Amino acid sequence: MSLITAQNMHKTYQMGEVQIQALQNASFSIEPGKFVSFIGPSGSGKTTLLNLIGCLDQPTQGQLTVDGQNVLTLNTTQRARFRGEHLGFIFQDFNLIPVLTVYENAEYPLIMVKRVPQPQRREKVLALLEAVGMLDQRAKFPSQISGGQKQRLAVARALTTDPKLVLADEPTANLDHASAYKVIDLMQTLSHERGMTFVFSTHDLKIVDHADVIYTLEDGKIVDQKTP
Ligand SMILES: Nc1ncnc2c1ncn2[C@@H]1O[C@H](COP(=O)(O)OP(=O)(O)OP(=O)(O)O)[C@@H](O)[C@H]1O
Repeated sequence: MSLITAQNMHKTYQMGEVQIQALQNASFSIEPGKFVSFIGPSGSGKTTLLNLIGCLDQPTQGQLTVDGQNVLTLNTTQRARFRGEHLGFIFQDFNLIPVLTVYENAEYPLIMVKRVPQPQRREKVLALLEAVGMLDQRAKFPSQISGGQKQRLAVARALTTDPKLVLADEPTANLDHASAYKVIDLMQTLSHERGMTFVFSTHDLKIVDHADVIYTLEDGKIVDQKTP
């Protein structure tokens, strides 16, 4: 069964008198365990689409099922719970909490969302920090680590709750080449080892090279689908 199924999704933003058709008639399905990339020029609708899949926003029209759940029937509280239990997010500006250490940032979703007891939390967080090569940085604060390290921490944090689906909006946008490659490699390895599905928006051809499926967006429409 597909992990994500979207049918004829539209998203219109109302800006005063003006309507912006950010997404038009988007239909696609994404299989579990895949590394999927949405590419397209600035303003083509990539972030809009990721926000819909991530249940951060709702389409104006259409159908969307994520992990067997018709997410459009959920209210705001149910959507928040669904996100916490099923989804992981990696953003281009990392969204780390500056007053928490590396360890505490990675631990945070386990306290807030899953209420996992302390000994299990510790075991899980240490294993993930090790997997992303950040164990020796665990006592530092975000301001004391590099961009690539912040993004690796963001990857670890997104995975602590064992999400089936990880959504990443331009995850390498703020990274130099070497760090971007490391982060992509890491995400791909984790995806293959853990059977997680990764869905990206990106301009970055380095990520696109690694994708199992590539969708191209133009002016809010999916104009191409490739499986390299
Ligand atoms: N909250 C909003 N209110 C009004 N218009 C919006 C809003 N968010 C996005 N848009 C518009 O919707 C269209 C699609 O934007 P979106 O951010 O999804 O594109 P994108 O492909 O992610 O672009 P980029 O690569 O620059 O991040 C654009 O015309 C944008 O200006």
